[in-house]
Amino acid sequence: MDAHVSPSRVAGRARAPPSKSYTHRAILAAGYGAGTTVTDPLDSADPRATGRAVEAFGGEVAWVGGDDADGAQGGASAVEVEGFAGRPNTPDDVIDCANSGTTMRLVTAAAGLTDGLAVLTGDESLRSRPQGPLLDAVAGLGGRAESTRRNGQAPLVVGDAMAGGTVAIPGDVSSQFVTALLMAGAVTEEGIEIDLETELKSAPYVEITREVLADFGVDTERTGTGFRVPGGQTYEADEYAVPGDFSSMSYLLAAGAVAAAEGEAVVVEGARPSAQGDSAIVDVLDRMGADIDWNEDDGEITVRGGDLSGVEVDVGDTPDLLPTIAVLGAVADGETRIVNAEHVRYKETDRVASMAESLEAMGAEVTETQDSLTVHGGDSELVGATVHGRGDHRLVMALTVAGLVADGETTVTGAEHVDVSFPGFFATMGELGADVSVE
Ligand SMILES: O=C(O)C1=C[C@@H](OP(=O)(O)O)[C@@H](O)[C@H](O)C1
Ligand SMILES: C=C(OP(=O)(O)O)C(=O)O
Repeated sequence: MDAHVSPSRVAGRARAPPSKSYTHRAILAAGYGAGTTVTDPLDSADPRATGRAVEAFGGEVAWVGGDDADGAQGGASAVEVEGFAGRPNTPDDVIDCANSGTTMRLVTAAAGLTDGLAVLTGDESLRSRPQGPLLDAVAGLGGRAESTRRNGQAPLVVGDAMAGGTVAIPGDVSSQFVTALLMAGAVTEEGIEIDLETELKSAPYVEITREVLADFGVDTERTGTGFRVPGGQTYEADEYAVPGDFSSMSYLLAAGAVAAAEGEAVVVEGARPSAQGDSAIVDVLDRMGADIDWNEDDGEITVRGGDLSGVEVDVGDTPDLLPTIAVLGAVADGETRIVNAEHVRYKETDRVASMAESLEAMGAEVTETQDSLTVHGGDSELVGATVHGRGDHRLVMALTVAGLVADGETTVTGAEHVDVSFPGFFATMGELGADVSVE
């Protein structure tokens, strides 16, 4: 499916979808527990994959309410989870994590608790992402964890009831390894202590985990060298409400900053403060010179256009913002340097290289190093082109925003992949006035 975007102006109110990160954690935490209703979940492909994994471990997961009362994907207003109460069963079948790195990492550690063995796989993108340090950790904690191809990538075979203990892992590949071990560690006998061998990237995501676990009554601690979770704990919450997703909001806010109609604004609702590092998009836009205001009490962010100028942004904590910031940099005057970005290469695609290639195709000048992307904005207008979404939801959404201000039509391929994190993205953009059609 392609998205065709023509130059257009946007204005009006929009609500960002619920947080993908919180939804994954809430569904799995509910699975580790006995029973929880997760309200206002993100009903999209990735959290659905986590829900299927909870079922594979013996839980029951029902997506209810919303437009599809029959439970089909899209628009559920709650997920009712009956958990496996701290003891995941050995699955009857392979667990397909689809395109979701969060699912694969969090489920790998859960699978490490089963008495038998679980087999985890995913789509081609997911089967190319790094899992090695987490496999080593599960094995070091007394479980069995192997890559079938012995290349540190899925398919994975994991199980043999890990007992817990102390483990050292690198922090600069994926914070999801830490999240996975904290969530599983709470129900091990011994608990798990994680010593980070290298600096932790994407650190706010571990704080999201700790916040969700605390809401389920599970204690975690920071230590001098990492994190610790005591064993023998019980997950418990009757109800859990998911907040709005700041990574998804970033596209709506960027659209407002580059293409708000004269004298009008884009107002994004559902923006209550939480542990999400990606709320840094508000500060980035402010530093670039956008007219932006966040009313934290009302959970509303208002953005009007402005003359944007290039800034330096460290995405060590906020990898998912890179595509959005790269597009903003292509529109801004001067240089936008996105630094500390090596881990952004380990996502659904190598997003540093993919964004460099796509923005170049649209006429921008970019310079790439292993851990940075510099966009030399301003000198030339963006021009419409056919750019490839590469099966990556964030590329599709960021490039659609670029298309709003490019000269001529922009075609973004693979538009259907927005279903991973923001199924209503194109409808929302259309409601804001974007001239975009999907076919
Ligand atoms: O734990 C999470 O919910 C996530 C952590 C981040 O990944 P890494 O920790 O692999 O950087 C982020 O990029 C991903 O979209 C979601
Ligand atoms: C990288 C992402 O997610 P995951 O790691 O869960 O695939 C993302 O949503 O940008």
